[in-house]
Amino acid sequence: MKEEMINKAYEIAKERYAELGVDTEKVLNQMQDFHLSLHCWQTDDVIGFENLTGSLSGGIATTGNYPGRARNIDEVRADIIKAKSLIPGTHRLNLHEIYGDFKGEAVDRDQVEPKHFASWIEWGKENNMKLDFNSTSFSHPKSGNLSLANPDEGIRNFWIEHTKRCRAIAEEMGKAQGDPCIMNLWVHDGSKDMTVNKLKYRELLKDSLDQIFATKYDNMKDCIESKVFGIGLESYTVGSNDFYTSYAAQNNKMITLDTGHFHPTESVADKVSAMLLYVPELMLHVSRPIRWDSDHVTIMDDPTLDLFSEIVRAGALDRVHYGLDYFDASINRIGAYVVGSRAAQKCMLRALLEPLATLRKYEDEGKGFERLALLEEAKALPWNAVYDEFCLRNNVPVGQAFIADVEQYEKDVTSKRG
Ligand SMILES: C[C@H](O)[C@H](O)[C@@H](O)C(=O)CO
Ligand SMILES: [Mn+2]
Repeated sequence: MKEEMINKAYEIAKERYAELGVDTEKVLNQMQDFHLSLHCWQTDDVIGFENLTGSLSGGIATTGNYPGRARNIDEVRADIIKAKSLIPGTHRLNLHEIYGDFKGEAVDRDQVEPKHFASWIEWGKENNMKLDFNSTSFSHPKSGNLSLANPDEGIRNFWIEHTKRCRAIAEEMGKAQGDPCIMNLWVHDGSKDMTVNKLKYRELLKDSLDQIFATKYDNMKDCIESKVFGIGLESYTVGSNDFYTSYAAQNNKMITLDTGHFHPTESVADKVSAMLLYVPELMLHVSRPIRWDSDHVTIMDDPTLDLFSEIVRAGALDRVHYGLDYFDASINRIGAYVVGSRAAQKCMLRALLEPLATLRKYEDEGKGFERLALLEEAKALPWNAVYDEFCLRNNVPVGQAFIADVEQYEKDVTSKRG
């Protein structure tokens, strides 16, 4: 697309929005401040660099066998740099513990140290990507069905030690980057069949969390992530939504809302204004569940649009962090990053462009028809011209032009991987 055309379309869009009291220049500035935390695990199908069990466990699964997955730390880094070059704005990188720079050494999870992430911290600085972090309870000989809620003290202590060490690593990352590193805690603990000991496991998880969070840090923030169920753990999840919401409210912790972790008819968007009254901040794991937590690539769908609109309507832009969490092994993986990230940005852009003042005025005046009509009209306003302008100003391909870039990288790089 010619630059001139993009500018012309933007100028028209700017006027259309101005008529409704929306300042597109202000929105473009806000978009510049909207940072996604790119999940490193889309590069390699959640395998990491440990290779202790050889397979992904913990109730999650990747499906597909598209060629070219990243096989080592250099390939993961190269793929992330490529993906980020096609996404406007500046973004963060979300690392799982299994992606440490172990240099071929077998480092068990209760032995991991900040030094295993020193090269990531350097890399983050060099590439202008701040880091977020996750402890990893899955894909390990001690993962089983229960980690932090395991009645076996030896296993539970192993995972407590792991998670404590991860917090110390997150603290180092936060300190080095001058900005808090957000550390997510998700454990798969649950049961395939019914259990008559629900309370016991939840008491154990609560006690583990209390031990883990006993150390206070200044440069990292903790968030806790619930899930409705995992594969093979269908009957019971120790860390349910009620469990973690209550824990977070009582202990002033952030909640992670993974859009794939709820019942299919449940609205994640509706949770934003409710939870933010009780917890300090939210972390999102934006995904696209198809029937279950299938971790399909994020698209600009109604649930994601609703979610971002609720954040803007709640005036909570500075209290929400935006991670992506999907892993599709059936398509080009770099393409998956770009499509998902751009879709999330479009959802945020549309939320920011909403003529909220007018809509609220209608609502206050009891003008239900007018509110409904404007909400409908807003869907078709020229938001995409604003997104194109955003891409142009950030020197990244506009519109579908990134497809050719991804194809070229596949030809030159990923297709050559064995
Ligand atoms: C890799 C995992 O999917 C991720 O850490 C966790 O956030 C999750 O969503 C598990 O379903
Ligand atoms: Mn998640």
